[in-house]
This record gives sequence, structure tokens and C-alpha cells, in this order.
Amino acid sequence: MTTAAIIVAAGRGTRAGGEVPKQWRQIAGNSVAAHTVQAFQAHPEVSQIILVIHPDDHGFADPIAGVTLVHGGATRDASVHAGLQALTADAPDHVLIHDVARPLVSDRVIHDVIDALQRSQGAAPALRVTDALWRGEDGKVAGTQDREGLFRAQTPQGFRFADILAAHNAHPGNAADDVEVARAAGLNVAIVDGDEQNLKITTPGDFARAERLLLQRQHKNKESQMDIRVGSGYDVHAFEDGDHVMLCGVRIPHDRKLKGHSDADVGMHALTDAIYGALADGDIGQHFPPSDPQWKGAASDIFLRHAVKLASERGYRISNIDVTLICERPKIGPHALAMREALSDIMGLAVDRISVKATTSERLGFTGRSEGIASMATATLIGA
Ligand SMILES: Nc1ccn([C@@H]2O[C@H](COP(=O)(O)OP(=O)(O)OP(=O)(O)O)[C@@H](O)[C@H]2O)c(=O)n1
Ligand SMILES: C[C@](O)(CO)[C@H](O)COP(=O)(O)O
Repeated sequence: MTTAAIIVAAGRGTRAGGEVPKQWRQIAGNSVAAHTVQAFQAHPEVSQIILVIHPDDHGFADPIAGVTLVHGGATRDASVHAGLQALTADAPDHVLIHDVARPLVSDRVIHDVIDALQRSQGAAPALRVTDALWRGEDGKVAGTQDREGLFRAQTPQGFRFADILAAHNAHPGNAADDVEVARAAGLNVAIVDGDEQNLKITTPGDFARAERLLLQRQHKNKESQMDIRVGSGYDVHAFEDGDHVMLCGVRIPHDRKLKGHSDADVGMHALTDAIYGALADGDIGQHFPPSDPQWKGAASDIFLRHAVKLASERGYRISNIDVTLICERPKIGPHALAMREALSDIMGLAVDRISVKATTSERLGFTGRSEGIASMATATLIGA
């Protein structure tokens, strides 16, 4: 089954005012018409788009790619008719007819209309009227209207192509919408759930609301495409005779030192492994094998700089890191800020995105017996 969309955009938008017809006004980074066209171009079930325009509007419409431009008429239904005639040479099975002034039409609404056409000659989205309805005269309420069974009509309105073309050919004109044309020809039209956000920009106040909703949607899409990765690292080094330890790039005088092939900076090693972990790229031992003599006694910032560079080359920025050192002694608190600053220099990351904290293990286990120091770290990476 093939489905084409006709987007009617030949109106003058008199109620919306402004210097150019409403469909060519810029909102959320694009013209209203371009947003509407994109909604249909992004829909996998729509294979062809006709954009019906006023002959004076080529300057606005010509830059919109991937659509066939057709000149509309003096009324909405004349414009729809022109769009339908343009499709006859390569007729689709189904056609969706949509107001250009509804740029917030969702994938869900488009799909539901197409889906309903498998069971019905026509289908259109609508919302039940939920407010009380009044008749008014001279600024006063003159009566009430039962809202039972009343709906607010939206677009796209979908039909089998041959049916709606015949219905328009037979219609005298001045229909409110294509459902009216279809019903005049005896076609059944199913109601599918409309969408409050599928508003029609009609008056000046509608632009701000439509723009806010479009920006929210763009933000959500961006967030859902955002690649956020978390990695964790863990390392342990045993004590041996010595007079200082290196922890997170800071030399701390101590009555023991940590044993290792490099400078045994256990905090920096756990952190480096957290970044490799987020990148799913092995661990520090794979990048810098302990069997390789060139890393003997090496300062561990070499490893951390390598992991940070790798993240950047793969298109990630590091959002924050959190390092925990586990030992009875030395006391970490007095050095924590210096450690955060040292890591900040090495990583090019703001200090307030770097956490270094410590805990004892209540004299339990190897850290509790002061046989060594353990460290855990996490790193969050965000795809650019
Ligand atoms: N001769 C016309 C008149 C209307 N339309 C389209 O039909 C839809 C109807 O929406 P509406 O808000 O009535 O648009 P306008 O006619 O442009 O607005 P106004 O009545 O305020 O001038 C719009 O997409 C409009 O561009 C059209 O293609 N051709
Ligand atoms: C087709 C329509 O969008 C249904 O709500 C609407 O009837 C067209 O706009 P108008 O303001 O009634 O011209």
C-alpha cells in the first residue's frame, strides 16, 4: 500500500497577521511549513509529498527539498483538489490531507490514520469536546449546547485516493474540510485519537505555544539520541617499605609506599580503568602491559592522559568522575582538594566535576590490616 501526503499551504493566514503568511514564519529554527513537511518526511509509511502553495510563495517554498510543489486555489478545498489532481499520474493507494499550519503533527497520529484506512474508507484525528459549550449573543450567554458526541476535528485526514478524488470532483465547494467532502459522497470516516499538541496555528498567540512545543520536542529528541556511558574501575596495590605514596597525582608522605610496576597510584589507575570501561576498550594492563619495561616507575598521569585522549578521539566528553580511596592511613581528607586539582589539570576537567573521597574498611580485610590501599572509580562520558 502506498501513501502520499498533500500539505495544503496556499492560504494567506489573515487571522495570524504578520508580514508574511503564517506558514513561512520562522519558529524553532525553521519555517512552519518546513517543520510540517519534516514530520511527514520522517514518517516511514509516507512515500510522496505534495506541497500546495500560492503562486506568489515560490521564494519561500522552493528551498524545501523532497516535495512536489503545486499551485493551489482560492479556497482550501480548491487547493486540496489541485493537490489530488497532481497525484493522478502516479496515483497512491491512500492519501493524507494535512494543514500546513499544524507543524506538531506526531508520528503516532499519522500512523493511526494510515492504520485505520485498512478498515475504513476514511479516517481523521479528533478530540472530544470537554468544555461546556455556550451560544453567545451581544457578549452574553444566550444558551447552552449539549457537548455529547461533539469532536474538535484535526488533520491529517486520510482516504483511499480514488474515493476522495471522486468526492472532490463531485463536490460543489466551500467544505470546512475533507471529511465533509468525503461524507457528502457517502464515504464512512473513522475517528482516531487526536492530539492536543496537534494545534493549528491560527491567531498570533498560537506561534509562541507552537514554538515552545517544537523546542521541547527537539530537546527530547536530542536527549534520546544522546549517548551517555558510565564506566567503573577498581584497583589494589600492596604496601612495601618506603616513605611516601602517590594518590591521584599527589605525593603524600607516609611510613610505607605502594608497590607496583609504575608509581602505583592506585586512585589514578582505578579512574583510568573507569574511562576505558566506559569506552568498552579493555583496561590499563592491555594498553600499558606490566611486562613492558618502558612503564617501570612511570608516572600514572601518562595512563590517565591516554584514556582521556581516547575518549575525546571517539567523540566523548567526560562529564564527571568519582574516585573512592579505601585505606586506614594515610588520612585522605587533608589532601582531597589537592588531588581534585591535580586530576583537573591532567584531564582538563573542572574541579567541580571531580570527586575524590575516602573510607576506611573498619579495620576489616587487607585494607583494614593496612596491607595495601584499594580504590574504586566511576566516570560518565557523553557522546558529542
Ligand atoms: N486557498 C487556500 C486556503 C487555505 N489553505 C490551507 O488550508 C489550511 C487551512 O487553515 P487556515 O488556518 O484556515 O489557513 P488560512 O486560510 O491561511 O488562514 P486564514 O483563514 O486566517 O487566512 C491552511 O494550511 C492553509 O494554508 C490553502 O491551501 N488554500
Ligand atoms: C481542516 C481543519 O484543520 C479541521 O480542523 C480546519 O477546518 C481548517 O481550518 P479553518 O480554520 O477551519 O479554515
